[in-house]
Amino acid sequence: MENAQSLDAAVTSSESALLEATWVRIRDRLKTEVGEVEYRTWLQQIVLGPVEEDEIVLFLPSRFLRDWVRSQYGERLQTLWRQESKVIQRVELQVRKGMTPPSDNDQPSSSPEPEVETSVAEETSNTRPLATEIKSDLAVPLDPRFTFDSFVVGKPNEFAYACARRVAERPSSPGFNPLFLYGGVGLGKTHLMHAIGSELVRMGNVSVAYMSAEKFMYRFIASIRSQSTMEFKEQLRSVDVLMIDDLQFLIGKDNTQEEFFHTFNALVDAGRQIVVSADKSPSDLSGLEDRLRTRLGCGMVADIHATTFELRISILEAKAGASGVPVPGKVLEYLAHKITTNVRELEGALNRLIAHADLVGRPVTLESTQDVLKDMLKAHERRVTIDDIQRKVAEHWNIRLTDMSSARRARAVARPRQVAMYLAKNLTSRSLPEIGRKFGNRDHTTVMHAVSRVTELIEEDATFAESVELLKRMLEN
Ligand SMILES: Nc1ncnc2c1ncn2[C@@H]1O[C@H](COP(=O)(O)OP(=O)(O)OP(=O)(O)O)[C@@H](O)[C@H]1O
Repeated sequence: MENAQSLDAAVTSSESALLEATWVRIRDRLKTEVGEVEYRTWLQQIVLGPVEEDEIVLFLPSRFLRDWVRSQYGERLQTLWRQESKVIQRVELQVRKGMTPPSDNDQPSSSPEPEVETSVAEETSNTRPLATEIKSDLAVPLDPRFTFDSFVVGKPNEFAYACARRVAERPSSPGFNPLFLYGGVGLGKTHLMHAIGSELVRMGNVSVAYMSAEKFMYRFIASIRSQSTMEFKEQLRSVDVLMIDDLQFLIGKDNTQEEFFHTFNALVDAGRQIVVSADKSPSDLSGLEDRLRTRLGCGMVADIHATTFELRISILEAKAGASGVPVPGKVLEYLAHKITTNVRELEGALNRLIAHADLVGRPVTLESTQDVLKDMLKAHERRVTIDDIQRKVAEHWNIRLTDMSSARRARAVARPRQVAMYLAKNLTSRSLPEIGRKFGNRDHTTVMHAVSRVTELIEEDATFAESVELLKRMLEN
């Protein structure tokens, strides 16, 4: 029995040595691929975790880092593991609090270090430095890349940007406390919050704590478990600026909401600044307690709208410029047209192109873009319907929607109808007879005629061509 156990132990330790050796190779490859600085910022913190069947767990110290590594390097990590190991097929990234990342000499480690916590109370003592970003388990480190300088401003985000700047310059000014930033996924809320924090830290004199609402909840629960809620409250209430990201997470978590409400009141009453972000405005966050919603809406509420084509182009230009890899304008335009969901995805696509060009040593072209981003672009292909087309075209030429299928032949009605048929042929995968049926049961030859007539007119008449192009863009976006 003892022999069997020691044999098991020997097998396990040789397996783990093998794993660690594989991990060293993978990390070396990653370091070469992404460069020393990028590696140190994002990847050095990864710690090897357990293997379950064909899956390896990798730990990161925060949700923020985990999400970033997952979105930027997740696929690459998986590919490298598959290449370097016979067993591992999948990589799971998990957060493990309180771990110490491998040191500079890069010895991989899978053993957790005890949680070391610097309390805010300590930091607020006489020896507190002027500028303080709260570096304890209470808050998440600010991302040095998310600054005001690296935030590209355009119509959809200019108001939110101006408010954020204002709070960074003069925290706790009347009318700006709390600052409530809201908008869809990946549009720059977190970026602006980090920018506020970094700016305040740079200017000095204030202590700043940034964390997600999820982290707030887990810290609160942990404090209840360890009977240290008073300490938790004190820590939170001693900061000058508290920033809570993704507040919608608190919906349905009544006790945490209650705790947040009290913290919120204590801080605002003491003249401290609160910055909150969420995916909806306070009034639309149904599921949050009314009194909390009311207080959240009391300061400045600023939304970040969906990006426009122009903003997407500016962001891409800025990010491509910063990368140092030349990316042709045509490629940027193509990306800005195709990836309209959010900036995170846009950035991900551009990073992928740049990394690919760097690896294979060939310049970025439109062809390489289509090839490298094949899967991503496919997922973004908008399914335009014939109904969408008819509606947009009717609106554009100010005719009735019913005229798309009516028998009226007056040019003012017939021409837009032909354009709609042309767009239906070009933007959908519908057959000619199917299109004909959607336009008042017309024959497929009528659709064919419409397509060739519109094609001719595009050649002959620049103004007409512009209208059709505009409609096409609007429908594709
Ligand atoms: N205007 C902008 N200029 C430069 N980068 C931007 C801009 N908007 C967003 N980004 C970048 O897009 C990525 C996603 O932004 P961010 O994480 O701030 O979005 P979010 O609104 O907080 O999303 P979520 O709702 O998922 O939390 C980040 O890398 C950020 O730097």
